Formats: sequence, structure tokens, C-alpha cells
Amino acid sequence: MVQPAIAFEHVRKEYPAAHGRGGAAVDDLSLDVRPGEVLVLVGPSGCGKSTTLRMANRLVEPTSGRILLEGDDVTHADPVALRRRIGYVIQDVGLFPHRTVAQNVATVPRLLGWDRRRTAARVDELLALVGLDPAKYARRYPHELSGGERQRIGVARALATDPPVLLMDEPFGAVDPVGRRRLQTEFARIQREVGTTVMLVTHDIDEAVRMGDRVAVLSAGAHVEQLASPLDVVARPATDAVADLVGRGRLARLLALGTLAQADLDAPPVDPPGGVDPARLTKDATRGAGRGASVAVGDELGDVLATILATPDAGAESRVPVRDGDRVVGSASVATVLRALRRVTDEAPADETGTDRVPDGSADAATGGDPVGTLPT
Ligand SMILES: Nc1ncnc2c1ncn2[C@@H]1O[C@H](COP(=O)(O)OP(=O)(O)OP(=O)(O)O)[C@@H](O)[C@H]1O
Repeated sequence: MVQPAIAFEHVRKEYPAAHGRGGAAVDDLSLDVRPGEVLVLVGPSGCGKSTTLRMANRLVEPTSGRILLEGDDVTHADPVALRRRIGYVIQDVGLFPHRTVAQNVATVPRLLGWDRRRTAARVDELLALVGLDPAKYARRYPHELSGGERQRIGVARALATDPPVLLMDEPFGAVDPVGRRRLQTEFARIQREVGTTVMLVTHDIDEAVRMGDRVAVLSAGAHVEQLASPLDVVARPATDAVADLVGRGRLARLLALGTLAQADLDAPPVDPPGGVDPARLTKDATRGAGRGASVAVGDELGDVLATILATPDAGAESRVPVRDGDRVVGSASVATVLRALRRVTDEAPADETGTDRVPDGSADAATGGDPVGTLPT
């Protein structure tokens, strides 16, 4: 088995003030963060998300239990040495106001005694990584930046010494919704590029399902209600608490997370008989919806639906060709998307070892259930 990047073993935290009032901030948490993944902790205010995160870098001391970083028990590790192995990004970033962007990013390299050249080269590299031109930004001060730019500098600073693990506590919380979406996309790119393991805390379920490779939904005492892929959490909430959190807007999330599979398609392919000229199809596809538009196996269901709805005189009977690579393998209509949604909500989830459980077969509407009836309207 792959060694977890971070492992929480029966971790408990009781704050002194909470003594005698029942309930620990973190009751008995056991959780593995896999190397290279983005694990998101999501849950209501006060459920213990930040406490959990802050115990990983010893900003908060656990009352009992063990926390392992790449196999090393960090429960008694030197906090300063530990924090060099763990980057930390928080909502208000905490940039030093009287230091320039370059000096802020260079904080840890300087502490480690890196020479000027190495530090300067790393600062330039990191600013470029987070999409800020070093020539333009290195000498600015934090108050000369937008909220989103400050947040990027916070990420650059946390990545300066290439830590194997990055902890992020509501990292995009202070940014407006549009900027926030852009930062999330940008950060996902950076994370793929550097391959750092990330543990991210948010109370926003949309952020959780957008950012996470896996999502841990927590309730009071950091009790894990569900730990699964974003799609599993949205399609198959394990408990009422998860269902409440996923709540309204579930259909939109399913459309964004679910993808079109070959099994959903209507065959045979649409006109012209014998298939569509792939060259024409590709050209049309790049032109977007409209006459001759097509979709592909693996496309988001929301995009498939949008393409169908954008066909001339769109209606229940409208259909668009579906490609798999250069081949047209079938067609999709609104009914196809509904079928795909049924499949997505009924499929057995992958278990924690990554092996699929045997589907129970109830996906077939003929068995009597109305899976689409379980979808919110
Ligand atoms: N320093 C502290 N002293 C005493 N109690 C604390 C302290 N920090 C947090 N708590 C309590 O521990 C519980 C968990 O807090 P925590 O900040 O971990 O929750 P959270 O899920 O991150 O919440 P939020 O989403 O509101 O930030 C809360 O009941 C909180 O009041």
C-alpha cells in the first residue's frame, strides 16, 4: 500500500475552554491523505475543519492520537522544522505589509539561509508559476495588489521550498466569486504542475467538489460522514448530513461532474448513414454548438445538454452526434442525458481501495424504481 502523505490516527482535540461542556473540537479522527491528491475537508461552521488542519503543522496540539507526515510521527516533531515541510495558506494570506512581494515569497528560503541568487531565481520562478510577471510584481507591496493577486502570492510563498504537503484553510474565501473561480482553476493547474499533496478546508460544497480529488464531509467533532470522490458525494450522499450539505443545486453539480459514457448513447449514429466525415465533425465541433455540432464521450453532461439545446429548433427529439476520438459512435438527445444522470446516481461507488463494487443493477428503470425521481428538481 502506498504510504499516506499525511495520516491522522485516532486524533482528538479538546480545547481547554471546552472542558466540562461536552464534545471535543475533533473527537476521534482517522484519515489518510494520499500522496499527490487534493483532499478537501468540507462541513458546517465549527465542525473542526481548521483544528484538524492546524494539528497537521502543530499550530494546534492534539490531545491524543498520532499524526504521521510521510510516515514520520510529527506529534512531537520540532514545529519549525515541520513547517518547512508543510506549506500553509490561509484566507487573509498574512503577507508582511512592509515587505515587497519578492521579500514575502523569499521568507522561508531566507530563513533557510539560501544565497541571494538562488533565492531570486526561485522567486521569479514562483511568480511565473502563479501567473504574475516578476518584472511587474516583484517590487510591489501587498497593498498595491488585488485580493486575488495577494492570494497568489500567498500560494507562491507557501510553495517556495517545494514542500511535499500544502495545507490550505479557506484559501479563496476572501476573493469575489468570479475571481474565486479563476483562482480555483489556476490553483488546480499549479497543483497538477508541482504535484504537491494538498489538504484544503472549505465550507463551500461547490469549491469542495470542484477542487477535490476526494472530499471528506465532516460533521460536529470532525466526524467523517463520507469520504469519497466529488461525484460520489454529490450523486450518492451517504448520510442525511451529506444530503443536506449537497442540498439544492445538486442537479447542476451532477451535470458538471457527470460525464457522458458510451453506454448512455443511442445507436446507431445519426445521419448521414455510415457516419459523419470526421474532418467535418472536428471542424464543426471546434466551432461550438449550432448546425453540425457534436459532443464526445467523456464530455460533461452539462455541456452535452447545452450543445443539444443549442441545435436549431431544439426539442425533445433533437440529437447530436457523439464522437470517441475521430469516430462517431452514437448520438445523444435530452433523453440520453437523463439516462446518463440515472447511471451516475445509481452506479455503485468506488470503495476506498479504489476497486469498484459490483453494481446492484437497479439502474434499469424496468426494475421499478424511479432513479430520476431521486434527483432534485
Ligand atoms: N482556540 C480555541 N479555544 C477554544 N475553542 C476553540 C478554539 N478554536 C476553535 N475552538 C472551537 O472548536 C470547534 C471547532 O473549531 P474549528 O475552527 O476547527 O471549526 P471549523 O470547522 O474550522 O469552523 P469554521 O468553518 O467556522 O472556520 C468550535 O466549536 C470552536 O468554537
